[in-house]
Amino acid sequence: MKRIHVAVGVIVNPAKKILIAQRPINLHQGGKWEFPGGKVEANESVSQALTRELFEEVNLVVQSTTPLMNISYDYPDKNVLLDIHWVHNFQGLAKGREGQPIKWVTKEQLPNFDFPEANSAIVNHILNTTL
Ligand SMILES: Nc1nc2c([nH]c(=O)n2[C@H]2C[C@H](O)[C@@H](COP(=O)(O)OP(=O)(O)OP(=O)(O)O)O2)c(=O)[nH]1
Ligand SMILES: [Mg+2]
Repeated sequence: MKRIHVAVGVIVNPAKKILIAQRPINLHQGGKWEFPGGKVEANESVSQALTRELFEEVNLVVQSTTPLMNISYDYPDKNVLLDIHWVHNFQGLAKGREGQPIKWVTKEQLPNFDFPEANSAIVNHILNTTL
């Protein structure tokens, strides 16, 4: 199966809260919470994809990012490569531009949300990081 390359942002605000969004029910892994992001398109760098997706999905203008981790994960119906980056520097007010619910949560709250299986390693990494 083809592997989908996905740019993902763990967005941290000055209050050390992290932005999560709920995936629309009709999409792959629908209804689960996620870190905003989406597919890297042809002729686009990961950083360009991340900047584009975070504006399209949650209205934020990314100023800089740093790598967090990469996760290759095989779902029964889809293989993904998640290319995950910290986003501490951004402008704008977060809103779900595609009508999706969004929330700013503390890292300690993350385990209370239902994320896709591939996200366990990301959540563990965040829990072990001083924000
Ligand atoms: N954005 C995001 N995607 C994730 C996470 N965890 C995880 O397994 N995924 C998977 C779900 C999807 O199969 C894939 C992301 O693709 P997507 O459907 O959001 O892509 P996209 O935003 O470009 O959407 P579209 O153009 O297809 O509508 O990665 C996560 O934390 N954030
Ligand atoms: Mg997306």
